[in-house]
Amino acid sequence: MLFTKTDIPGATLVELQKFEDERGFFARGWCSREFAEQGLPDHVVQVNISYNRHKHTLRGFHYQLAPHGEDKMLRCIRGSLYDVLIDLRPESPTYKQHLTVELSAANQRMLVIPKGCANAFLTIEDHTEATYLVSEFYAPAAERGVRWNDSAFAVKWPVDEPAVISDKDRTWPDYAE
Ligand SMILES: Cc1cn([C@H]2C[C@H](O)[C@@H](COP(=O)(O)OP(=O)(O)O[C@H]3O[C@@H](C)C(=O)[C@@H](O)[C@H]3O)O2)c(=O)[nH]c1=O
Repeated sequence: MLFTKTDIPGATLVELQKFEDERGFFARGWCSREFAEQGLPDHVVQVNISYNRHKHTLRGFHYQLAPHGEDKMLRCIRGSLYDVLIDLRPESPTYKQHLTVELSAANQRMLVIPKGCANAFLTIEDHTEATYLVSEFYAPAAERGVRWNDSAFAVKWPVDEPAVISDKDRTWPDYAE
């Protein structure tokens, strides 16, 4: 795997290292040993699948409070999506900053989303599917969200309005520090 750090501590792009031959290729999608060597999450308890019927479906922003904070390792396996990660760790030098990355079945990239960061994505094709590894179990009582268009973060999305969004995600309150 090929690791590229971003400006947000711990947020990392992971690309496949392909062993190609006439059959196609082989690549590791995730490896606890390689991740540990990079100081990245090496523990997974859940693998989630997110299928999105329509282009411009928006999910998020979501995160879980400590001690249920989740490291997530997200990959798009069908179609494409525009992912946004917000750093919500007050002790981080990039607190309240965000990064955007396009993940697609074509580019096969994985984004590592460290615990304490909120994540959201907008699909940019119909029938987009993502899969992500998670380091902690789902804990609905610890789940929090940030509204996709909260002015505290000034995220520039590729569309003015999502085509599909849950009521939960449409109505998260303004972010309070
Ligand atoms: C996330 C999750 C949801 N659920 C259930 C709760 C609910 O009934 C149904 C749908 O949940 P949601 O609407 O919260 O699903 P969704 O909006 O897809 O939530 C996801 O959004 C992206 C952006 C993330 O970063 C993920 O960590 C996760 O929070 O699935 C689980 O059982 N386990 C889980 O781990």
